[in-house]
Amino acid sequence: MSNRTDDARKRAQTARQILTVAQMRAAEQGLMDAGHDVHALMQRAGRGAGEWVRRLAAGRSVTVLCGPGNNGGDGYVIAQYLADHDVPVCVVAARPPQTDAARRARSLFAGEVREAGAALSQEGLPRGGVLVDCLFGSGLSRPLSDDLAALLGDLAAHHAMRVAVDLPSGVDADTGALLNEGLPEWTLTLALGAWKPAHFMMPACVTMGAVRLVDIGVEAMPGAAQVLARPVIAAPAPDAHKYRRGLLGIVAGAMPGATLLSAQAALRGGAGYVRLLTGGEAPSGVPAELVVSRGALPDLLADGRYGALLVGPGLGRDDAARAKLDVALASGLPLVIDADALVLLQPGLAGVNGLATRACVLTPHEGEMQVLEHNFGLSGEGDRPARAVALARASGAHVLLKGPCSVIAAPDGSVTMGSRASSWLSVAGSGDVLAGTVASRLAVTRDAGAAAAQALWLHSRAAERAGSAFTSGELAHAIGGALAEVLA
Ligand SMILES: NC(=O)C1=CN([C@@H]2O[C@H](COP(=O)(O)OP(=O)(O)OC[C@H]3O[C@@H](n4cnc5c(N)ncnc54)[C@H](OP(=O)(O)O)[C@@H]3O)[C@@H](O)[C@H]2O)[C@H](O)CC1
Ligand SMILES: [K+]
Repeated sequence: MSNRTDDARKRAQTARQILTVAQMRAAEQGLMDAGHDVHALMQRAGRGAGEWVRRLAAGRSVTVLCGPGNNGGDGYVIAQYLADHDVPVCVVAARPPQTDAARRARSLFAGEVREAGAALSQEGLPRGGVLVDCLFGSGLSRPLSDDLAALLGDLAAHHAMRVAVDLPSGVDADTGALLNEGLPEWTLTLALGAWKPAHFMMPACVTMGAVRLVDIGVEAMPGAAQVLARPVIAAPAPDAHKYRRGLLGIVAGAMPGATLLSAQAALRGGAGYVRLLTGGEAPSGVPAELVVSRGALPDLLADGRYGALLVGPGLGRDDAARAKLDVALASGLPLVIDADALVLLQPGLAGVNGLATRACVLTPHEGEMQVLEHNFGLSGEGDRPARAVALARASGAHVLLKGPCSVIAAPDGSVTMGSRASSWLSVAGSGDVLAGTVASRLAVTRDAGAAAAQALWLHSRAAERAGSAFTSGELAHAIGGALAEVLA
């Protein structure tokens, strides 16, 4: 029983790993060393993908476009699987197979193959229900030539649904770059064996439609990035009280709107008690549930019961803001640093060296990220996961790099990638809601990695629950419902 549970946990973990082309090759080698051969892996991958296509086709005809490599080989296996299940299928061979495994897969396909090229007229190109793209996968090394791009575009335009196998042809697996202009949009993309970075990176990920993983038994690779998991959040303990549940302090600044928005989210993110820490008058519009503590920040923080602090939303960038950031850094408390505070953060500030010894999350968007990279003397080179890792290593904090595909990097170099989030999140105040949610989870968990991951998921789910054209206030209100979905 426990072995079975262990196995299930292991498979769930490997189902979340994201492998670069080099890591995928190493994983494939691992399977070879364990006695599998490419033919067997291709059969497994092709049949798994074929089952998805069979269901999607629901009796309609299928065209499989096959390229020269093993992605093309998968295509012949898919075609044979469909034929075996009485689905009308035709293969278009864009190039003859070039690998042993692909040649063997083709030889085992008993159905019709039309060779692309001058002899195949426009009229000879099949039209039908579902196009399956097995032109290129992770082995794509350059843009598609004009003839291949035209063939792919023509077939895509003449099929109602389009399935990309492993990756859409024309997509760079490691970076998510589109190597050609005008590439088709896909209904479904089936990742084979493991996710690739492109499945979670712009601009490729928005062309892929729904994405699903086909398991072929790839083992866990050390150091692999992980897909953001749906969290499991425990309800408060039976004997919990507001302080034990988590007291969060939110440092108020010059612009109360952003601070209050982050507080609205924090109140719904699980913390037992949220206090607005202000040196002056309470801003207008403070909800009754938000306790306002007035006084000098060092005095207010002398209360030893804080679980976490949030500094940044609405803070401003003047000397008063700088002084508050200094106090927050000096407090040694678990910390979320967002917005203006990110721009003020400098490696030379007292307390910055201590970020590695406490739970701390930085939540920059792209513009703030560039300022941080400049301030921390980082090159800013590489893709977003690599840049987030560089900042996490340099600062000692977890970095939640926001965007359509957000990335979380830990100071130890580990990376978690979020799935594409609702484009309605591009609304003013959305970042304040995220920061408040991270801070709330940090006050509860005191764990920067867990808080960032839970909050990113909750924020994305809250957007789905809020629907379309929501305000950031409505988004903050939806955090509670998202949390209720993932209670243990
Ligand atoms: N990794 C696994 O465990 C499994 C992977 N499977 C599938 O295999 C592909 C990767 O297969 P691979 O053969 O490495 O790559 P591709 O099929 O994508 O194609 C590579 C060949 O295409 C040539 N190439 C690359 N770019 C172009 C281009 N723009 N135009 C023309 N030709 C191109 C390349 O030649 P080079 O000139 O670059 O040397 C190769 O000949 C993976 O995506 C999965 O679908 C298995 O089936 C299961 C196990
Ligand atoms: K493909």
